[in-house]
Amino acid sequence: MGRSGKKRNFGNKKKGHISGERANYKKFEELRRDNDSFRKYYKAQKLVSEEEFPEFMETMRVVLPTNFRITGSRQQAIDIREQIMTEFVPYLKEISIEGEKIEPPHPLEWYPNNFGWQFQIPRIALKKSEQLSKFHSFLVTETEVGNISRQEAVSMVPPLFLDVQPSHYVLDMCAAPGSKTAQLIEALHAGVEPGKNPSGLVVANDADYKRACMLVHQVNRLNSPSIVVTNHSGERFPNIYRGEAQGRNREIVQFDRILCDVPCSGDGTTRKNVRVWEKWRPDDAHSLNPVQTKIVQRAAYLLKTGGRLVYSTCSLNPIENEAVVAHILDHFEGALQLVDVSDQLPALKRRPGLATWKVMTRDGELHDSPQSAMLSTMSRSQRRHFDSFFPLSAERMKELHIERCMRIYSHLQNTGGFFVAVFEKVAPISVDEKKKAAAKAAEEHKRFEERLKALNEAKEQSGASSAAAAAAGNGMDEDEDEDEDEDDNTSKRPAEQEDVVGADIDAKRTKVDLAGSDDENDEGEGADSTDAASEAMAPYMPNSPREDPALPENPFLFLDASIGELKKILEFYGIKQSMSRNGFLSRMENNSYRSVYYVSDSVRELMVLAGQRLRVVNTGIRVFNRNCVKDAGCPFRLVCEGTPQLLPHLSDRFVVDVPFGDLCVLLEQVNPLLTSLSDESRSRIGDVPVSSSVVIRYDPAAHASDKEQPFTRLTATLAIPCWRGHASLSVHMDKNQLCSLIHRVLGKSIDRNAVGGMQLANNNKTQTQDQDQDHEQEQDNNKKQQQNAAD
Ligand SMILES: C[S@@+](CC[C@H](N)C(=O)[O-])C[C@H]1O[C@@H](n2cnc3c(N)ncnc32)[C@H](O)[C@@H]1O
Repeated sequence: MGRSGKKRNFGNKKKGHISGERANYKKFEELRRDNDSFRKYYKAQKLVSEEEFPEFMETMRVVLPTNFRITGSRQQAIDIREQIMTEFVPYLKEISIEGEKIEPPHPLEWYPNNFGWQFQIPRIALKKSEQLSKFHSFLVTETEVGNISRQEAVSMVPPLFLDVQPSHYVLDMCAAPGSKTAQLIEALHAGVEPGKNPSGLVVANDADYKRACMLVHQVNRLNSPSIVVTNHSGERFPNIYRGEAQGRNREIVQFDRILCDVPCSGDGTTRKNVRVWEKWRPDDAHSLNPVQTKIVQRAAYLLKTGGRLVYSTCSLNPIENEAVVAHILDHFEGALQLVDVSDQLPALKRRPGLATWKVMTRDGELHDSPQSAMLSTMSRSQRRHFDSFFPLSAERMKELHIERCMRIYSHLQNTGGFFVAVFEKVAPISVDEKKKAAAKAAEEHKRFEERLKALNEAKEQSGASSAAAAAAGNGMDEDEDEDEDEDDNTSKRPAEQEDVVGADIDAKRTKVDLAGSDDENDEGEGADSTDAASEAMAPYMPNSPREDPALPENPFLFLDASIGELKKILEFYGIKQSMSRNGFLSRMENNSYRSVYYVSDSVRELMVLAGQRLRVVNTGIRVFNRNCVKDAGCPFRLVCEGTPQLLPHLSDRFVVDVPFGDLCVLLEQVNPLLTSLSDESRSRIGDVPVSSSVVIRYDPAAHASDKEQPFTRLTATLAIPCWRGHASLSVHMDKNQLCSLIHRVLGKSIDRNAVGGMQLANNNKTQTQDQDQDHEQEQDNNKKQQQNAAD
């Protein structure tokens, strides 16, 4: 409250879209939002025309608007979008700050389905404004719950160009804190039927363990069983083998899509990170370029032929961008190509990649070529990579279509600065890949030769005019023969091409290929996974799971669903056979476990194949938690985040459909007595064993004519995990989830900080255990608190 008297600066609407920030402009100018070297360097690069340059620079000093993205399952996302449109936009339209009406949030015109949003009020102002506190609170709660991701607009771009499909194996090389990973997971699950999991997966990796843990928090909100969080240097991401790791038939697991959102100088983020101005040095990029290049090189080896790789940075520096892209393309000599994506996201304003640029040394000298910079002040190690800082020849840059890279500048659409390049791998590059492609080509060639020989023999026997008869002699009719030939040609052409390109690369490549070297990546990355690989889908318990002293948590172990506690849990909750038994796993502590997690079949297979090679930080979703209730029929209860995964497979006995009135009772009251529910619901819940979990489900479509339901915007089915006590029910959700639900169902905004009582009542273990004992008195107290909060 002490701060509320401070003057707010975001009401000035002097110039359209950046009105709020412009009012802050003076304040930030005082913080010296400028840097002479930066200005000199970027002016010399001719990123924009002379006339445009002042606007380019000025916008980079202005604080960013607030951006966010609606996430989660499709139907839920639609509900949230409608809530913003029908509730918050009209409400914010009426708000004036310092006598001026504010501009309400609007969808980003280039983001699909109106799921990306921009609000001109900067984030910090939004946080401090009392008038906007309702909307701020909504954003905070929904972000916690996972329905909204607060993400810079340009940061939403790279995953869109990856075009992830549910069957894809996706690798996010530098993933933390994970806003783009969240987009990749959403794309993986898009269109997948409820109760099914995508056949693909996402591996989210980061070299920094602490940041990888931030990633866990981010991805956990999305409740996906198809995610593995790992902790490796991108340039040393380990090979995972199908088949014998050391044998001839081994095959490296490759990915259909790889995102390399690499560490960078971040000089496109000056609107968010003011410190970039004072810290920026011309040679920052010089030490980043080599590691950026190595990460993409490694990614290229891990990418399937035909797969797509997106390279991105939040830097404007061509040394971190076009230089990396051009030298990578040159290095792989045709095996990687830039994709022309000019027809995708047409409303996104962007500029083409640069074909020429200059390199600035620490002392501020600008150089056009390595020769002119030979005597510069660069360090020895930087000079080692010197050539790769400069553009290739003009002809080569043209051949490589460097203009297909995308540069996004702040002033184009009121965003931060960003760089994106989309690659496709059109030919194999590693020794293993080439061997495989060559073997395939040889086999097809052999088949072709045999067929040709048979055809010629037939021709010789029956004369030149009876090719049709020859075909018939081969047991095919004419049409079949044509089809077969066509198939042969189409399948052969790429294989031949692969072989030629592969051989070509082999002959021509002279550079040392560190990133793809099997030796380097095999070294120290764990033992063989031969046995594990051969029993990929069998119940599996590795004898010596990776115990990594650097990782504070115990390793994950797969659980055998046909024995022990897991068997009892599955029997108790009547988990149907439609749920694969292969995906249950846990982190053991003294031969016991507190939680059971679940992963998709594809994740299981990958983890089993990887054996000890992968440094797994986290994976899957928690589905069951041990409870300590003495008289419980099952020692484990359902967990909120795992409920959507379990729901389609749960015995009908544990799923109770309720009408809107009962849903309201559940949300309005704390631990409502069963007697306060309708007769039908009470009778259904009566069938559920006492002291166990039960899912209360409300399907708006089934109650469309229900007059009690006041909010038409609710369309997604709600499944609320509850605890069934002797005489009452209690919701098993955390505070934020409950607030979000109450807001959507009852239309009541709740101050998150005022629901302590509610949280205690609904999410406290001790209370769950003893909830029936002091039920009435407790209910009275908590009810008062909840009502106060809700009102
Ligand atoms: C630009 S950030 C990634 C942002 C992330 N993609 C997102 O959207 O939230 C770069 C990340 O790369 C990680 N990193 C740095 N060096 C790395 C390396 N050699 N391999 C993999 N990750 C690395 C950093 O820890 C950092 O989290």
